[in-house]
Amino acid sequence: MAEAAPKQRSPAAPRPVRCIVKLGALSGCGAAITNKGELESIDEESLRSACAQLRQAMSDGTAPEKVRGMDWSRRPGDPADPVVDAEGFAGMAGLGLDSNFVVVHGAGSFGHFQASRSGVHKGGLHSTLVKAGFVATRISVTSLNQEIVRALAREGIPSVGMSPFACGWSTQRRNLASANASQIIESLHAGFVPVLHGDAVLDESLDCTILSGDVIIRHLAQLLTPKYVVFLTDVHGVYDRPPTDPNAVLLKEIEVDDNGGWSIVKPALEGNRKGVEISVAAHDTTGGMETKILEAAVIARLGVDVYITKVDTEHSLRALKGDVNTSSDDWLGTVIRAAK
Ligand SMILES: Nc1ncnc2c1ncn2[C@@H]1O[C@H](COP(=O)(O)OP(=O)(O)OP(=O)(O)O)[C@@H](O)[C@H]1O
Ligand SMILES: C=C(C)CCOP(=O)(O)O
Repeated sequence: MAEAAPKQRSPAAPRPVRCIVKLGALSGCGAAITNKGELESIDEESLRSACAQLRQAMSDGTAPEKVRGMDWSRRPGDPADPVVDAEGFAGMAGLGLDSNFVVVHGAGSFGHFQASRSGVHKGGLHSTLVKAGFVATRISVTSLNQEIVRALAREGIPSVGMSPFACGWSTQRRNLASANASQIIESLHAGFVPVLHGDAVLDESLDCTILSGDVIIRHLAQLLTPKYVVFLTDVHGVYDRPPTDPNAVLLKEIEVDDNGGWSIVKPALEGNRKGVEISVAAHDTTGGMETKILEAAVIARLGVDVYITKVDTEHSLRALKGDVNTSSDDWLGTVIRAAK
């Protein structure tokens, strides 16, 4: 059945969004922003590096070298009040950042555990377990959202957290049914970087479900038509089979045709190796890499190039800058684009 178009009440975007980026949250090998297998554990170094790269990608060449942090709250255990560089900010003509980016993050070791243990993704709010799981999932993902907003703010990026559930987003049989983006667009217009996340939401048929960050990215791409979309994750891109297999081959370029069919352009694979085999972790409530590829294909059909690569590498910095050339071999990642 065709997906019903989400109801909109969205003003026109003021200027083109440069990039929508997904900060993949799950790390199997210490390279995404949360640690796999360790409940609610952030990989601080990867998160810091991802935020520093975002700042570099946004810099318009006039940004001061000294980063002026915007996280002025006190953390438990901090000995002193935070430093508020009020004079420094007052003396700046602007932030020196082309901050027309939207950041979306997944749940990683936050949220998926609570959702899968209680079955929030399958719906049924009459069950007290599902109701409790909905609450627990939202506590978990919104706390990760706050940590990511703070990490971006520490890099001087004017980030503001936005939760799909709190913005009234809902689904119909897991497809987006209502997704008003006016607050996101107005925030961009005001010079903020909206930071959204995969969330537990109400569903018109199932009562509730889990909305993946990958689906949010697709919806925002349809609405805002950014110059490019970047998915940062814990592997170098899409492989022809799960990357845990030592024979897995990185697919560097995938083309999507007008009917949504896709073909592997680079590398040229032999006869029976033309598909993609995907594994999804047992606790993953949103379909993992499979969902990412399906949503990326929809985005590519809009004429928007999609880059999937590993967080905290030289390749992620190039992707965030939109500086990817598939004809050179020194970029490691997958480009998904519309067939010419
Ligand atoms: N064929 C494949 N190619 C690439 N990755 C694959 C493949 N099959 C399975 N995977 C797994 O998919 C995972 C990445 O997808 P996933 O959706 O979990 O990432 P994420 O967006 O970083 O996480 P999250 O959605 O929690 O934020 C990798 O850890 C990888 O092992
Ligand atoms: C609340 C949850 C589990 C959000 C899931 O979002 P994703 O990790 O982007 O698929």
